[in-house]
Amino acid sequence: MTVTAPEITLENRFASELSELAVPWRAATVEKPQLLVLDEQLASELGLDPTWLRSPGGLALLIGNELPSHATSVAQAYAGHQFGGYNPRLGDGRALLLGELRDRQGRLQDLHLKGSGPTPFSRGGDGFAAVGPMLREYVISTAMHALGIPTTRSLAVVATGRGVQRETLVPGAVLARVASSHLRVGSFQYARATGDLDLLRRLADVAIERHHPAARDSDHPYLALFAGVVDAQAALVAQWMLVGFVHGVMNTDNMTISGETIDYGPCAFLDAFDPTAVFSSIDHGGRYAYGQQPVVAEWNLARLAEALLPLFAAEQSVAITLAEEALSVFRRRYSETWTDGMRAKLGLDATFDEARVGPVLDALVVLMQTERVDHTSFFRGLARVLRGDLSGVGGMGDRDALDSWLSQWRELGPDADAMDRVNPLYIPRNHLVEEALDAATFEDLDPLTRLLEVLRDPCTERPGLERYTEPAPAGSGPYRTFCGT
Ligand SMILES: Nc1ncnc2c1ncn2[C@@H]1O[C@H](COP(=O)(O)OP(=O)(O)OP(=O)(O)O)[C@@H](O)[C@H]1O
Ligand SMILES: [Mg+2]
Repeated sequence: MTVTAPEITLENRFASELSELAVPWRAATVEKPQLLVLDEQLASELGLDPTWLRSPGGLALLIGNELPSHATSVAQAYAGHQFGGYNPRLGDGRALLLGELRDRQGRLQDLHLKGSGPTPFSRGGDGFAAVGPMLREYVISTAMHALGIPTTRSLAVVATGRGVQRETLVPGAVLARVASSHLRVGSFQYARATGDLDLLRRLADVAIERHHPAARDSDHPYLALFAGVVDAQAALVAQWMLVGFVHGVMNTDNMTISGETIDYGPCAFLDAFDPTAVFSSIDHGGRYAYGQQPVVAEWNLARLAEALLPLFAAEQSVAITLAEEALSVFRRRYSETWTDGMRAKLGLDATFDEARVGPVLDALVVLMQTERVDHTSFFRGLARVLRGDLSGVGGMGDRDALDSWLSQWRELGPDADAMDRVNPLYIPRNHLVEEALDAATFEDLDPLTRLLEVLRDPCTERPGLERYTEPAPAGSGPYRTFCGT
């Protein structure tokens, strides 16, 4: 394919500043790339011309085949605890960082590919990705962004025309991903394990500069960096909980330093409220179940603290004490974000103190769990109850428990319109996502396009979209997503 060099400026900061963590590598050649989806809004935010991105030159960039002359694509090294077991060398086994670009607001953003072919980190994997899972990441990250939850973004998915062997032969694709960086807890674990303290410090300096710049002016910049990550992750996981998002594979290599959600593998949104809900086909022990997520995040952050210890203080016992103090903020921050979020979901005034609202929230969680309410439609239903439509919580078994809770809540003076502004009506329900991906696999992109349109505005009720609000049809069985994609 003849292409012109892309008209885009990519910096190679990671490749040059942290060369020990960057293996220069090129994407596998794709002869006939076919664009499946492009987020034009995101392209504009990045200062990229959507028309150019759709051209052969743009596509060649989106699959990593043509880079600006000064760019260096690299596979990033990282380690990680996977389901609790440490793997010292993971890294981008099917991904590449193309470089960094400045968005319209002057912020540095990584442009990264997933599914771009084998690298020195492939460990027996083929280095590729299938159309279905890459579109899934595109759909769910788009929905998360629209819900206002920090996330890596999906710029485009390009079909490669190449078959990828999974359980069957499936069409291959490359996802172009944008993130405020791809620094992971696992990046720090890898740097620490090299024993090279200078590298660890440089990595921490880059993280401070890109994500937690206020830490630079602290008396203990590296401790302040750690505190910044604790804060960002506590807030992030609380936001997942508030929308019923189950990440599914919260390994330390899938936790960012920025506080953005990353790696939409076996993730899903809850239908019925259930703290033990697991959607991943390989999570047999329920380690990453919905209700486990805050605990797991805290555990992951303890692994980050271990990696950073030598930067906290020369004396190990002092460093550990400092780390423990910083980590102890996680629970407070998590519960503040969750409580504030629940208050908003219930239309309650932000000035109510915890002592008044706390018992109402606790009772609500018990009710939601016993009744296995649909996590999303339940809150919209409560707003309908306030407007006099009791069918909003129809079908609940224990009317007494419900009525007693409703009266407690109503005494606090909830505002139905405020509820509808924050409680989503449209989320990427599993059966809708599957339906859209199945059609896309057979080259029918219409269901996907419609679903994306719906998800881009999650709270505004529009006529004709009723089917997007309904839970999975009865009898469709427990939903599972598969890893190794
Ligand atoms: N098909 C594959 N070929 C080679 N390596 C793979 C493949 N699939 C996953 N890996 C590697 O296995 C590890 C864990 O995979 P995981 O699913 O968490 O990440 P990922 O989905 O590939 O990427 P990311 O975390 O960047 O979203 C990573 O090192 C990843 O590169
Ligand atoms: Mg991953």
